[in-house]
Amino acid sequence: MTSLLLSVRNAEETLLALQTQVGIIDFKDPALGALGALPAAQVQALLRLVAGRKLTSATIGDVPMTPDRIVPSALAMAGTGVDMVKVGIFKDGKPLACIQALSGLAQQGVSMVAVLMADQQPDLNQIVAIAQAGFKGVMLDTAVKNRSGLLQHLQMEEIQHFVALGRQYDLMIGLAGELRHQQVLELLPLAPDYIGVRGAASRGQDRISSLDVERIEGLLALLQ
Ligand SMILES: O=C[C@H](O)COP(=O)(O)O
Repeated sequence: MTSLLLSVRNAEETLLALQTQVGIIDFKDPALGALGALPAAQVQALLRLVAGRKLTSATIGDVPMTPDRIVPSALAMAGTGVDMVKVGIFKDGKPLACIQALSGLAQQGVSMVAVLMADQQPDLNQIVAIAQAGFKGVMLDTAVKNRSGLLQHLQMEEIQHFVALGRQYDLMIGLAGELRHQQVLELLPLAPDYIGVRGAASRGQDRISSLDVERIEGLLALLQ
């Protein structure tokens, strides 16, 4: 069954998420870009609130694609004890070298999710390297949040191919990128492990606004 990943940014939103059936609480600061990171100390404090009651993830931020920047950032976030560290794989820089460099963390037991950017013509061949490096999962999201979401950037066939490749390599699969109800309904037949949202769960569908419990419940109802 497909679950919901919900991006939260503070204690109030974490407590709200805990009262719902969301599958993954994702720590992120939506005001700081697509993968805006919360400080590790804040993630630690929020993890104490969750106390193991939900699966958690946290993004390392929009970090430049060089191993000397990416690896320490992922290590620092892993140190919070979060279940999964989300690493954005952006087009510029050395994405492949970063993926390969992160294999060392995977070997140390860090669970990582590689986030490919649908609006940066993602190279789906990177999924092989992501699997070989020992990542737990792979997801699609959008780097620029301007109300043109996943389905505006990739054809359904390409997303289907992404899901099939992820499955082939035994990766946990997530789909996100300014998804609204209609797009969630269109993507559900692909049976991703989770759908990730922030904007669709926020007041006025504005990802910078606070979360709206009715919108969250509405999204959860789609996944039943
Ligand atoms: O990880 C998922 C994202 O937070 C999705 O955000 P969005 O729905 O505003 O694109």
